[in-house]
Amino acid sequence: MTIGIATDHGGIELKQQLQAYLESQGHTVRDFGAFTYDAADDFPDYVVPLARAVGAGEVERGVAVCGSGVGASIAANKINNVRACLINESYSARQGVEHDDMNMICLGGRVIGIELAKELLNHFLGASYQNLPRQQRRMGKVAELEK
Ligand SMILES: O=C(CO)[C@H](O)[C@H](O)[C@H](O)COP(=O)(O)O
Repeated sequence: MTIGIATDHGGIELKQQLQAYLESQGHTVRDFGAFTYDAADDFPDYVVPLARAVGAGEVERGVAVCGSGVGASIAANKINNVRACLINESYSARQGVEHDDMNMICLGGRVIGIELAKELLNHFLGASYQNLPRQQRRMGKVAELEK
């Protein structure tokens, strides 16, 4: 799978670890920065280009990290065709894809450790949208909001 990844200074270390993990699992990772630690950087500068790539289908899924994951999810959801969620547990990492076609996962670099983050990515990337009629109906109503 082709996966985009981005962070601000709140998640630099986690992003580096996750990029290495994803590549070790055979994924192609496109890195949207930040590339070095800068305590004055701003999460939209990295998360929005990633979200645009997800929304345009240039990468299949997105992984966005910031200090809490909150700012990243707020910014990413401003972009059309992006369904981004802050995730801290496995059930939602999987069900968010299966039911809601979630295409970006947001993680808190100051909140979770690498092992939980890897587990969350395994659930997120291993899941597929079920595309059932009731789910299409609901996600269609969500998509209407972008018009
Ligand atoms: O966590 C975040 C928002 O939910 C941000 O992405 C930043 O990482 C955080 O706000 C940075 O905080 P700082 O005090 O400026 O380091």
